[in-house]
Amino acid sequence: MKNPNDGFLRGRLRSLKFAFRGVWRLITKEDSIKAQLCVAVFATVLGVYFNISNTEWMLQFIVIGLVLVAEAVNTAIEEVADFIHPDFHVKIGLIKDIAAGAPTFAAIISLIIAGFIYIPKINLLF
Ligand SMILES: Nc1ncnc2c1ncn2[C@@H]1O[C@H](COP(=O)(O)OP(=O)(O)OP(=O)(O)O)[C@@H](O)[C@H]1O
Repeated sequence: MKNPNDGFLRGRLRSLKFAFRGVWRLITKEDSIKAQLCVAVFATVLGVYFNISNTEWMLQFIVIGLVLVAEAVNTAIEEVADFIHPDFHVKIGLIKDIAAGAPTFAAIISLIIAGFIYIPKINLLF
């Protein structure tokens, strides 16, 4: 919540503190984020192993970020949905299904990018 006594800089720093609290919460408590971070570490190891180019690194980090952002937004929507309506409701189910579509889109795009980067390199091994 905004403190009216905060100046611009103090307000921004406070917001940053809350944002990092959110990041810490996602990393330590959310299994979906933990799983995506494991995939990100695996992709980074693959990138080092195959010595991918700077452009490929950038694309890889963009899709890793895309997936993490989509997972974080999905988690926030799930939290809001559970807060406003903890019981079963068809509409809550629909909202959660749609929200889950965001990281799924991101994951499909990241698989396509991974295919473009790694399939030619893996083919060279055989
Ligand atoms: N309150 C509810 N009412 C109706 N359907 C629900 C409700 N809660 C969950 N669902 C259904 O169950 C699915 C999974 O919901 P849940 O909240 O467990 O998300 P999840 O994706 O399994 O969670 P996580 O991201 O933590 O793995 C939803 O997409 C929705 O179809």
